[in-house]
Amino acid sequence: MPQSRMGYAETERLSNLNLIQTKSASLKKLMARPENFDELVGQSEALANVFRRVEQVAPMNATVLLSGETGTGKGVVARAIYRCSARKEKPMITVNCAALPADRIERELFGEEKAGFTGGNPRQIGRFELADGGTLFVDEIGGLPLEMQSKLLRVMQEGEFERLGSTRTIKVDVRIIAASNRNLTEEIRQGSFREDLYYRLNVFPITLPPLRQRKEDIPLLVHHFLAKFNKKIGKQIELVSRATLNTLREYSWPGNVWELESVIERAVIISQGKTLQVLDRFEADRKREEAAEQDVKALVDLEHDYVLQVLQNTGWRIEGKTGAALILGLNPSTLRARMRKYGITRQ
Ligand SMILES: Nc1ncnc2c1ncn2[C@@H]1O[C@H](COP(=O)(O)OP(=O)(O)OP(=O)(O)O)[C@@H](O)[C@H]1O
Repeated sequence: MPQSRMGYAETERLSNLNLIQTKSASLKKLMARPENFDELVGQSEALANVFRRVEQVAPMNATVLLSGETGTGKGVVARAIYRCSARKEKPMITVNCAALPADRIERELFGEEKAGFTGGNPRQIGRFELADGGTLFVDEIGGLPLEMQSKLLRVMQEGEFERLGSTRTIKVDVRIIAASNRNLTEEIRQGSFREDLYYRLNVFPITLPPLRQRKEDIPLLVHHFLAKFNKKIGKQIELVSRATLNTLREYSWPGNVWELESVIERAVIISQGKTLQVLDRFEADRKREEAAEQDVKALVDLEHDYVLQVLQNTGWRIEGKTGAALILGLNPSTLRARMRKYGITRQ
């Protein structure tokens, strides 16, 4: 049996005991994986695919494009790729394009030389030079201004650039790992991302699945963060009730692993004794989500009733000037589709 399947069965068995023993040796064994993947916790098939992709590409010098919603682990995967690569003895330098103001990005990436500068250091070394021989992790690449995109494309194609304020060409050998939580193809359509750069970056894409699509990873992640925050905060919480686990599984985690991590951190802070207590704010978020689902349901019911009423008022006429479609502001074909969706048939 593959290890990932074995892992899932074991976690289920443990959770069936109602309480997860967070110090359980078997759980610890389940979390064992190649040393370089230490930071990446999970046993779902979706994550196993990510591990496979990482193992395939890491030893190559190929550019990697990581995509996925915020908090899905793009930074963690970038580090795993770096640690499994032939460049692991050289530095991995990170630049977050969304965190830097547009006018500073160029200086940060390519460095600067100030002509005639007298005080202080006239030269700033950019991150491309710092990463020479190693790896540059370009996070939130969608935030890179268009003119910087052209400059990045040139370094990727020719391995050269000039520092700001200088005409001297500098050659570098840098492996690029880029990440984006924006849909870059949509950005291309809107004219804010260069198509040629996208194709250069998209040599080996890896997509990180959102947590709501791999809820089977939640128990292991809870265990992982519990251990982390027990150590950090100096607590000894060892048990997670099945009810708490179910609560955590039911939520949709829009902030993905980031959000789970901070929920567990807050829970560790407030919990007394040995059992983890999930806190009020998380409950509030979850209840808001449930309420929103109910609102959507209520809206659907309202629309059903309204469509039915208009159809009855128009004597079930759909098309034409006195037809229901015109009154409802819909195309007749859309109205027919809605009727099918709501199961409305002529009475
Ligand atoms: N599979 C995982 N196992 C353990 N921890 C994880 C995993 N995925 C993410 N994390 C943790 O969740 C947090 C968010 O991860 P990370 O910063 O890599 O996400 P991201 O996709 O780069 O987010 P953003 O797009 O917001 O930068 C980090 O603290 C990271 O350690």
